Amino acid sequence: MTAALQVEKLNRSFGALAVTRDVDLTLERGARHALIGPNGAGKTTLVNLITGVLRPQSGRVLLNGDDVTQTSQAARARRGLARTFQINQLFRGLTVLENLTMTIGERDGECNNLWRAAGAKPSIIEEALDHLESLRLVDDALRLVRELPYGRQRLVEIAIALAQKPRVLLLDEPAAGVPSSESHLILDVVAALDPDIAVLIIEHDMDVVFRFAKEITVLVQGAVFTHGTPQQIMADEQVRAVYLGEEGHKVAGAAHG
Ligand SMILES: Nc1ncnc2c1ncn2[C@@H]1O[C@H](COP(=O)(O)OP(=O)(O)OP(=O)(O)O)[C@@H](O)[C@H]1O
Repeated sequence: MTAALQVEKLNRSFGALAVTRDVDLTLERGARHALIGPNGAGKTTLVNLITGVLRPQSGRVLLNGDDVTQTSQAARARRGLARTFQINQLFRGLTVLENLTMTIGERDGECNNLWRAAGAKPSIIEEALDHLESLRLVDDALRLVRELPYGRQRLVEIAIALAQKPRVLLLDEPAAGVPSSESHLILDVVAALDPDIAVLIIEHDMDVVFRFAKEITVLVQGAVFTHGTPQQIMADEQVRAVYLGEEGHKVAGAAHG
């Protein structure tokens, strides 16, 4: 089976600092994969390399078997790659519905007059409402994004990513900054994502990771430290050491596996 996303021997440095080192990562269709690692391990850089924000010095990124390493972010989005960001990127002065109709219009190459929901085609508004309904956001459709509680803003972001009809979805700390009273909303949505979509989640909260992921890749100092099932990762003394900070510096420098 062709992988939904394949990362092969990816390398990226900033000056003398090697931030991504020979990283391999494969997401099959429907994968539930978590990327974890200490602060500064290179998780966001890896996501930026996958989405095309950054170019690697060497290595390849393949979407559904096609090499997209040299293509733009937009081209990768058209091939089914969507992401959410650590800090939300919504149009806060527009309504939730307008944010969605703009995304769908852009996806379908119908940007004219879709700036406001009022100018959107009925079919686009209908689809936008369907997405909002599936995330239980319909009641907020006509509210300005900036008026929503932060947790619901993060949900709108996920709705926008899903409106792109992705095959591969990258979730960069979807619950970061969300008060615990609201975080269950996000976790429920993440747990209920379409089983055909391959999902890579970057998350610091280990409860979320162990609840969601079927596979975990641990990144340390830019390199894959280990990879395995949640049970394997949980039982791995060296991973525990990295997280508990016990001799983490030694472990981080050691070759593993
Ligand atoms: N544009 C850049 N120029 C120089 N150094 C950078 C750049 N982007 C990231 N770095 C460095 O690369 C390393 C990895 O950063 P990155 O943000 O990818 O880590 P991370 O694992 O996502 O961290 P966190 O969990 O704190 O978000 C850090 O040392 C960071 O300072």
